Amino acid sequence: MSGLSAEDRRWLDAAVRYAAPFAGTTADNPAVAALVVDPRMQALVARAVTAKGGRPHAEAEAIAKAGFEAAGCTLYVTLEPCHHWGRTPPCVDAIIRAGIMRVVIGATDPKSAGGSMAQLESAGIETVLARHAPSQALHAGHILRHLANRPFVTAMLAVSADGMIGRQGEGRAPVEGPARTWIEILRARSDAVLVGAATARADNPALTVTLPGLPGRTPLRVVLAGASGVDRKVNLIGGFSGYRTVIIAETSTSIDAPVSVETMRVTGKAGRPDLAATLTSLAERHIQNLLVEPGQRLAAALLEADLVDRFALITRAETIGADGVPASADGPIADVLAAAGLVEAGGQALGDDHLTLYERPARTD
Ligand SMILES: NC(=O)C1=CN([C@@H]2O[C@H](COP(=O)(O)OP(=O)(O)OC[C@H]3O[C@@H](n4cnc5c(N)ncnc54)[C@H](OP(=O)(O)O)[C@@H]3O)[C@@H](O)[C@H]2O)C=CC1
Ligand SMILES: Nc1c(N[C@@H]2O[C@H](COP(=O)(O)O)[C@@H](O)[C@H]2O)[nH]c(=O)[nH]c1=O
Ligand SMILES: [Zn+2]
Repeated sequence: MSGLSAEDRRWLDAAVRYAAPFAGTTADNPAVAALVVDPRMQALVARAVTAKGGRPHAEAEAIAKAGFEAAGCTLYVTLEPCHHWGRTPPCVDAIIRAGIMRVVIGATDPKSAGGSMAQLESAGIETVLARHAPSQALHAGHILRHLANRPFVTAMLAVSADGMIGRQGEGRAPVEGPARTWIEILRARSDAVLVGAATARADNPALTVTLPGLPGRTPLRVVLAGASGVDRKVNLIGGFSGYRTVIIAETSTSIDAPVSVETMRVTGKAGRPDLAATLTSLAERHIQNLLVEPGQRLAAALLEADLVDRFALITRAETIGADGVPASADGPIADVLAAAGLVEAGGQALGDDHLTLYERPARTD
């Protein structure tokens, strides 16, 4: 292994930017990007992302596109290449055969655990492990799924300027404009989106992605049932949208739903699924990135169980006032997030609204 140059860092940054929009399309595999670069010209020869559904892998595809031009090139790849025979041949073999001279890796893959780097080096290929934070963030879901048997969890909540998630008895106040677009992009890049049964009942959401250019990007929709089960009449359960819904219910809860809706059973207490067991069951279903759109109670329960990796708080310009439902029963939401160990990690204006991202200080890799 040797050092990382400024050019290396730029190529890895570019690889992450290229892969990011494909998140949500590659399960059960991570969305890896591979760039074949001519090091003398600093020119891109070929690039690829893991294909829809997870195969072919990015490296094999980029090398195939580069053809004979791959010889002597540097391969930038966001995740350590595989060296196992899975449902595709090992990418390490393709890299060695193509005559790649140098491989720069953004993040280690817990499934390979450095084994691929050793193989590349023993074939005489200079191999650099960058520990590149954007690559690690891109693959956090894949990494957590293999290290902790759960997906990366993003919780998203929209609050009014006075910290309310909606009006008593009226459900959530609608989010429109650029904030709505941002939420739909986040949904499209997730493998599943989850709401509590109470939210499914109160808001009757469809949880679809309606943005032009992103047809078919609605993720698996998940309803977390409580002791009173689910309401068959709501869009997510009884509506016909062509998109799939899964209900997660505690082992003994009675669920009344059409056969087109699958019910997954997990252990729990008092008719409520245990949240850690819920996440494990989703990881086993190949969910790497889970978006939760919680109400007050589910947000509190997830934070209490230490199961939120990233919290997206959209603060809207309007105020709701005295008949509002606060985001948290335990005081200002920013204080609750800080108490849960999440720190502010960035933000941006979304039209008249504002997005603040809170993250758990890095715990992967
Ligand atoms: N502004 C925003 O961004 C959003 C606002 N909302 C608003 O929030 C309100 C609903 O919030 P709230 O009533 O707090 O319900 P939530 O939807 O936050 O979550 C609670 C639901 O999940 C079920 N559940 C199952 N297992 C668990 C568990 N282990 N821990 C916690 N809950 C579990 C509960 O069942 P049980 O009933 O048995 O407890 C209940 O149905 C709605 O009015 C909606 O408009 C909702 C989403 C986003
Ligand atoms: N998507 C991706 C990789 N994903 C790795 O390969 C594993 C799946 O292998 P398989 O079942 O054969 O598809 C997956 O769990 C992850 O470790 N590897 C790569 O070299 N490049 C890729 O683009
Ligand atoms: Zn591979």
